[in-house]
Amino acid sequence: MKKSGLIQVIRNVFKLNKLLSFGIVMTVIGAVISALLPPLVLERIVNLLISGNNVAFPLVISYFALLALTSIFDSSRESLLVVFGQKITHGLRSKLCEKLSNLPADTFVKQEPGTIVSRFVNDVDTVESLFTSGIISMFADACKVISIFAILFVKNKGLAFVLLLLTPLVFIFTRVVQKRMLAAQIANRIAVGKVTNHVPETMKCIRTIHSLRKEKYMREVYDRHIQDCYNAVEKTNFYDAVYSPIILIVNAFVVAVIMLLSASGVPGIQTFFGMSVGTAVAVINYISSVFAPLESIGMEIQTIQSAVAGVERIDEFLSLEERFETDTNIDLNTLMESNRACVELQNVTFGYEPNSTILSNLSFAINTGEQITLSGRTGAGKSTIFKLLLGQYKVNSGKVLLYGQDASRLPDNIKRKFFGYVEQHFRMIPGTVLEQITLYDKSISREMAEKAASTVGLHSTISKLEQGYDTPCTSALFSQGQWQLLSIARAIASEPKLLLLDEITANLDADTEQTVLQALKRASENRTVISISHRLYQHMGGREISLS
Ligand SMILES: Nc1ncnc2c1ncn2[C@@H]1O[C@H](COP(=O)(O)OP(=O)(O)OP(=O)(O)O)[C@@H](O)[C@H]1O
Repeated sequence: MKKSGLIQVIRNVFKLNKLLSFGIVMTVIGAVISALLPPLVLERIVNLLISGNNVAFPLVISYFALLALTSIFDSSRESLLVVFGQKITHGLRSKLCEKLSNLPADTFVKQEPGTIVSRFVNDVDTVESLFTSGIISMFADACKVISIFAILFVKNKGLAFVLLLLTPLVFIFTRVVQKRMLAAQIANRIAVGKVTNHVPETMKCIRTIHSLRKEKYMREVYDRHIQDCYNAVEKTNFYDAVYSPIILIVNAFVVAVIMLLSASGVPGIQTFFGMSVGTAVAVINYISSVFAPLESIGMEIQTIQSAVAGVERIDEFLSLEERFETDTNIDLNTLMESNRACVELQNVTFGYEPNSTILSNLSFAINTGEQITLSGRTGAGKSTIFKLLLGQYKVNSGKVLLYGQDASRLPDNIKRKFFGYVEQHFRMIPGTVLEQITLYDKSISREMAEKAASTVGLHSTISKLEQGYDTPCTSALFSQGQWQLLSIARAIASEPKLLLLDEITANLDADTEQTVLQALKRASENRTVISISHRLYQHMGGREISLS
């Protein structure tokens, strides 16, 4: 059976942080033991006082020292768990990132971006909480409850039985309140999401809102979302306010009943409930401290339940099928020295889905230096051919070859030197103008980027910007045509052998189109070019390959 990626990450974190893991185990044990001792010391002190003896100073000090020790163990455990949780988060996010870069392009078409983002953010957070406030804390709390019961059995059997009967009822009550609180919190989160989305949505559509006079409608929608938030928060506050007083009343009630029974003087009852004053003080302490871990266990169950769903979703993501293996032995020089055609499709049949065929038995060859235009009706599969050349998909049958090598085997490190790909729309990345061209590729120097910008006629425009090539990029920096020129500069900056142009002049006006076509003509010199653009064909000529 294949090992779960998540378990591998957790195991690695344990292995790499042995001291931290040991520290957590020790603080859990320490916190459980030290929490049990103070009431026992208190019992001894009170019994000594009642019997008229002096209480030794070290005994009093040890009572306070034990209380302090319990807090130290508890807070150390919490801190170590937070550090451990952070390490799990770091390990998981690195693993998810590695996975993301190994996924085929198709995965991103089939999954909503938001779904993938929530794997990285929400699901990783819930897995972190599994460790910081889930299983380990639940184990510690369960140990605390069990040990308190064990001590109570020794100290006062009657009380232990009463508590044993009461504990399931308190626990059920706690769970009911927690579940309702969670439902209210989820409702609040949804409402908050709607409130926060409403503002950017309004800003995005502000012109339409003003022109259709929809301001009142938008205000009403906003009010509704705010009201939903308010109602949900009210509910949470109600449960919060009601829970603690009820638990305190139960606590006081149990103590009162036990004390009454203990002082009743009836011999049968005394056998079960009789105790010294010191024991009574200790027992009252224990009763109070049995309810707190019960409440925590309820919350921890909740955390574990939601974390399990997160664990499943992360595991599902980690087991997605990865990109096919490339051949790292292929290098650019050997590829270029080959006598084979630059591009060759041999009887290619391809469909994105098992039952659909986009390309059927297609064959053609393109020699180095040729200028080719792919033509055909819309949906014939022209862009699909680009995706096959870029190695994003494997064909159903036939071969897609680049200088005789299978296109899907071309390793990533030579792809940018081999292909220059210009899409219909420029895709901006965070960074400066220079980084738009280099795409953070260290093998592309500033000079190479400037040369590419000069070739497309954009150098003087960029140089006139306040910070030149180092100007941070925003969508308002260039016009649509200039973005297309930048797109061409990005494609040719690495001086690629093959230029793929996907209808890049489709959305341009006549003047801008002329500028882009001129730039393309310059960029295409001494290169093999495959384009999907009739305008380019008319402008530059070359050979046409028609897809029927
Ligand atoms: N990732 C995908 N998953 C499934 N089907 C797809 C995918 N990409 C494209 N298609 C389908 O493949 C067919 C061919 O698309 P393609 O974009 O290659 O056509 P095209 O010839 O470039 O069309 P156009 O001239 O309109 O741009 C279309 O029916 C399209 O819906």
